[in-house]
Amino acid sequence: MDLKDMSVPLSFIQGVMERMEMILAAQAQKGQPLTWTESREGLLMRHIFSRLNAISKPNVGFRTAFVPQAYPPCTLPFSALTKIMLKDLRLETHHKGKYLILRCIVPSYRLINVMSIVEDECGDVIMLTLRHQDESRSWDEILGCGMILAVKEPYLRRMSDGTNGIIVDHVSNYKHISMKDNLTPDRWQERPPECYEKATTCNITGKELAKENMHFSAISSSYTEGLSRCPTEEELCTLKLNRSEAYFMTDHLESALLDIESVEKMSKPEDNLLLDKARVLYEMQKFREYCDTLKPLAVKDPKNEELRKKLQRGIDRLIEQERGRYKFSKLYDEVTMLRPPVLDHATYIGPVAVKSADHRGRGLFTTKEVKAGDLLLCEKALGLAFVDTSAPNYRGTLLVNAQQGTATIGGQVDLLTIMIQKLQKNPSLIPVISELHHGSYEPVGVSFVDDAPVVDTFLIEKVLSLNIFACPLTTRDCWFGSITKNDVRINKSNAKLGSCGLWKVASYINHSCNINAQRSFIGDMIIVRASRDLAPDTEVFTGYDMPSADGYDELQKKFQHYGFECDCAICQDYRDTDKETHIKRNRLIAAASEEIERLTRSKTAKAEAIVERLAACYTKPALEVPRLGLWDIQFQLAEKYSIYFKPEKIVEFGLKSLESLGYVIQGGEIPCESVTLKVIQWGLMMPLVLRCWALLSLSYHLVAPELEGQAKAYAKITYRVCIGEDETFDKAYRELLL
Ligand SMILES: C[S@@+](CC[C@H](N)C(=O)[O-])C[C@H]1O[C@@H](n2cnc3c(N)ncnc32)[C@H](O)[C@@H]1O
Repeated sequence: MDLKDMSVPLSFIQGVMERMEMILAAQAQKGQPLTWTESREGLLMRHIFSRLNAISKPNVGFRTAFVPQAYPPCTLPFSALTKIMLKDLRLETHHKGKYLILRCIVPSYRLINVMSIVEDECGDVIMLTLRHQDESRSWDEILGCGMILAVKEPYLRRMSDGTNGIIVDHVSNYKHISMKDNLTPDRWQERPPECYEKATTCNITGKELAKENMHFSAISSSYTEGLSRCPTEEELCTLKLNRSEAYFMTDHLESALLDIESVEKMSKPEDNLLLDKARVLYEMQKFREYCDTLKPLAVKDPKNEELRKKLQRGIDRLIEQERGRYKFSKLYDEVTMLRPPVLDHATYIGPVAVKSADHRGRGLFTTKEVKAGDLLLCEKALGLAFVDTSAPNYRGTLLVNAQQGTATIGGQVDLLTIMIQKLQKNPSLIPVISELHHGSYEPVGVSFVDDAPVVDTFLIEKVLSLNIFACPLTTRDCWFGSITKNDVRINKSNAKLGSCGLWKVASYINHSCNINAQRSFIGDMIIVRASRDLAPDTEVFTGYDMPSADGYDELQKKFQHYGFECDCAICQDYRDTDKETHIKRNRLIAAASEEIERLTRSKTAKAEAIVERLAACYTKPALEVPRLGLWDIQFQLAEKYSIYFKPEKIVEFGLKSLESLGYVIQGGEIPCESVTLKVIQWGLMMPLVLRCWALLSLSYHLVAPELEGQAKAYAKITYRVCIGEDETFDKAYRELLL
């Protein structure tokens, strides 16, 4: 949210319009047989030039890709599909129930997607494009020369350069096959079976490949191959442990654990095996099992300092996970060092649970009473796309939807590939993602076929578009500078090109303009805190976008993408208020702003009178409906009085502005009748509320010193709500007061 719709009009992106028109025009040729307008040599030559270009200019301009209309991944096994040849293909057609066997005949290259030229058994050739491939995997490991692939339900498309090609949108719609695979045509099975290497030889080859960082090849063409060649028990253990290491290196954590556990069951596990197991468990964030695995080793070897540190690391994570206790300064330290800022911390899900939320679908609800500032959750992202536009090798990605005439830029595009890869490697996450809100998209409902996970690109795309959050590197740095400079909205709009992430539990939080919780970020951790005192079983709401006094229609437009219209008290009141009152309010807001700008030390009456008239335009109690236009103006006045050093006036308008946001505050007026300042009820949280409390505290220092500390304590709670933590409050507070 904040960014959800990162669509940009296409008209200003040079060259894209023509390519898009070409793609749309090709729709008219749907169903026509594939014809070759270019010789094999011509196609190869063009590919080689494009490859050279991709190698020599890897970081120039935007990378552009065109997305097709959604279609489901194949859910049938190869045994239920019919083999076809390239000449059987039809243009712009999804060949359901069919598969192709293709061999890569040139080295591949990558722009956004990995591309190469492939041939079929008849020797016909075509461009093959694999979307959403692992960025960390070398081109040659994905589409190396000589590799054989089986492509399920191929889609033949007109490419944006006017040629025809096969694009594989779903990573589960293809697989590499070995030369001895039953699917491999006889004529491509060059080596007779007796020449096949023994299990030990496969193991040696695997280790050599792993040394060259070719872990994917080591897994599939060596270790897995070796396991199929009647290994002895010892060879089997070695192959599995080596494969587990390669799985670990490539983030296939579930497979890495399975291999280790299968060896563990065979004999009394050695310490090294348990250490490897613990390492995988840690990465899987299974911290209880991690500690349980390491504890016996630490007991056996109490002087082993390294082991003690490892165990302590797990205990620290458990304290975070189970008690929600974080050393936030450590999180900030890591953020400065790690790129992407994926932090070494655990998820805490506090007193909240997912429940039905009427017309809003599901929502997140409190499970017990919480106070303003309390931690509801601190969650690690399932996936984070970190975009650093200032990095020297920054290269934007543009995903063009020709049908809708829009393009998506930035993190959201990268996140799609990150999530697809994550699910393919760790399939137990597939149901977690499929359960997230996906609007009217119909998932295929099949999780595995041919022993491989079914990963639906278009489902994930939909889930991301409805659930991701834009995230600054840290909210403290992003917002805090803004709060002191009083230009909050400028920074927020910059999020458009930026980083974003997907969080499992936070995704269930529905929107309200009248929020009762606030989210913030440190690296890939989202922190959600209550911004009001909440009774048990209260639905938690954050704002997908910030409401403003006059932005009602624009705000509702932003929600169209999510398929709802906000019916919170603020929006309802906006709709119920007659046009004349809106016009009057806007006129008075403009007049008050102007007058406050002109205000001098001695000439204050006119501005105050306008603010008074503005206040009279609101009839519903601020407790029920926060008065956004009025709060802004009253706060501006308090700020102006701070320039003229009028503490009584700052207090008067500071308190009034908070009341306009629905705060009920007892005992803060000047002259002071009580030594206690108490927030009886918290109102709408806005970032500038923090500055308001700081101004109040500063003013009390001069006119009611006994209230200074109490106002500062409320500033601290506000800081905790908005920034996510209060460890850095004291330093920030000093800056706030400057
Ligand atoms: C991030 S999801 C929130 C969780 C979602 N309600 C669910 O059932 O999984 C966003 C979707 O929730 C729904 N939603 C969020 N806030 C809403 C609101 N104030 N009114 C109606 N629907 C809302 C919309 O369908 C929106 O696309």
